[in-house]
Amino acid sequence: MNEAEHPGTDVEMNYTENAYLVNDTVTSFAWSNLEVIVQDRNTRAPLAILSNATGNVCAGEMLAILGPSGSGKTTLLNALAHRAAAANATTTGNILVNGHKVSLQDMRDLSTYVEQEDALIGSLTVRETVLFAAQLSLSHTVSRKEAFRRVDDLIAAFGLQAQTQTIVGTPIKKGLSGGQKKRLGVASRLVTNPKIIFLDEPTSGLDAALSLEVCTYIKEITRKNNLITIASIHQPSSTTFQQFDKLYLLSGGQTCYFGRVTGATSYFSRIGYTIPAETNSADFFIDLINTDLDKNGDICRRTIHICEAWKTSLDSRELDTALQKSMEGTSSYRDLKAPRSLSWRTPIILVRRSWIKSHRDVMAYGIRIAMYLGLAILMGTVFLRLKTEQSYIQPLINAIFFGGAFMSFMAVAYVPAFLEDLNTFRQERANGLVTPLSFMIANFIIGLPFLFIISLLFSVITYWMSNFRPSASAFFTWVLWLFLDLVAAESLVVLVSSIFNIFVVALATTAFANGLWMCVNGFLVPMGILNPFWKYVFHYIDYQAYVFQGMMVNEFGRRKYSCDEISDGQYQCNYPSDLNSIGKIRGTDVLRQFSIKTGEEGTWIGILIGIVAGYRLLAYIVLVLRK
Ligand SMILES: Nc1ncnc2c1ncn2[C@@H]1O[C@H](COP(=O)(O)OP(=O)(O)OP(=O)(O)O)[C@@H](O)[C@H]1O
Repeated sequence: MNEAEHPGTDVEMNYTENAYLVNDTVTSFAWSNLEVIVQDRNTRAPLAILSNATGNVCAGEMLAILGPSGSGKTTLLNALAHRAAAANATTTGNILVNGHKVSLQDMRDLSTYVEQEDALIGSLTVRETVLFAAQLSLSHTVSRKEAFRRVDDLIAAFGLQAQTQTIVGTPIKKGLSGGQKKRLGVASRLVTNPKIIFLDEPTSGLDAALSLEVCTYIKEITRKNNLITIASIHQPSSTTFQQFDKLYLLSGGQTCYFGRVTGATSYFSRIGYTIPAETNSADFFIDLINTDLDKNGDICRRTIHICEAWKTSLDSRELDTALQKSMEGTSSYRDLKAPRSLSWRTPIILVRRSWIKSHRDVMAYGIRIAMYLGLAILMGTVFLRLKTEQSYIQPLINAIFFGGAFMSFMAVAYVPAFLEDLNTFRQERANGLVTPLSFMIANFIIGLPFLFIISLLFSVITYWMSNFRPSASAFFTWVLWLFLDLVAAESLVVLVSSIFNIFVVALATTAFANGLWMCVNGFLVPMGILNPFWKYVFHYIDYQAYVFQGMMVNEFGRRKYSCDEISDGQYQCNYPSDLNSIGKIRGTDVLRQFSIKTGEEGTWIGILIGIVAGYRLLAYIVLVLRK
């Protein structure tokens, strides 16, 4: 058995090395009269989903927020962490650290929040995960040596030494177990040495043994480092429940009990609900107040009684007194503010992290490269060895359209990878580690080499197989257009997915937008006859239009094509040209049919760069507005 299977011993073993984690300044965290009001989904009237919540946790203690599904556990946890408690919610009440009211920024500096669905990156190893968390969060004043020491200490403290070089796990390659992932999620958040840890259902998806293992680690770290841990928890086993010091029992947003876990059984006995022998106390409390199971109104009446009993109880009054005492506290928490990482370094760190992800995660990039290579072979073999004869002019134009428009259409394959990155960003942003600007810069930079490689690979295969204008400069000009095309298409994905975070919606919207750009890019209906609405509203902002025009000029700007010879010296030419009499068609005469001018490539490149910048800027604004 490895150390991961001996939670207690492992934490014991490493405790002395975790001195930086020790909290010696935040002595208490308290809240009083917290209320969260939302607009009712059905009636639109104000609805309190959390009422009069009051409680306190001292350094070294671990609090469990327990209640049936929908009782308000996440709402309370979010409100305590100074996060949006629910959609469009108004939160009122006091949140105090050492008796002082705290602001959002102070809470960010003092605490960390581990979400239920942790945003671990599957292709990173355990050590890389904690290391990147350290780099993103630690100030440059923390030396590299110290940062590495913290990383290794945390990995050891959470019993993950044996897995240091193991990847978290991707759909293709298995990595850590569920319990190890949860421990890693918490460990990577502790690198900033927070004083208060919020955990949203840390045991969700784990069986009883793994839940106990995770809670044991967290408990030990909380106790030995004098931290404050607050976790919402769902159906804990008896042993897991006993890891907690305090219990906040909720039903319908109302407090049913707050106090020591060890005192809960006797409290409920006193108000008339004695726990039967050999019953899991957590299950017993939840069953008492779970109105979902109510058939005849008994549980509802009982819950009302329990909530009322709490309001008038001695324990509740004692809590108020304790809270008053805590508000008289004099020690300040302000001097704790940990300096954070410099923002200009953040994009570089994110790029490095994405780089590891991109070359390790087959799902993120490998599959897309394979798809583009498949498309290249498809196109190269369908449009095989086209000739400079007039009957090949239309297939050449079709190949140009396919090369540009269809390639950008396939950028929809980037939607899942971007949404995954967006989820990681959302959580890291909420913990104050990453800003929209650094995320956007890093996302743009990391995409460029990848898109260039795709453009090059695709072109190497198709350009020569299809026999486009054979010159090195024409080849690289084609690569440039394809590259700009893909950068614009990926920027569109970034914008649409930032607006619509739901996979199917983002996918459908991007596909629709690209379908629209295909229709108005000047190939299906030449610009000269495209109806004014589509032309003036959409054509000029269509990135595919400039790519199509650029590729057309690249092929037809300097090439001549032969007409069909019907008899000796007599030619039949499909495109009017001053060279028809000698059986030739100038490429520029083909361009004229599509109302495409030559010599404007520089302007088109400028417009394309402008469109890319526009998409990225809009995506950035969306992220800034979406707090
Ligand atoms: N706009 C709204 N209108 C009506 N009810 C709402 C609204 N917003 C939130 N709620 C309700 O508030 C309650 C609290 O939700 P919350 O997510 O905090 O519960 P929970 O105890 O964490 O649930 P779970 O264990 O299922 O995650 C839920 O019953 C939810 O339906």
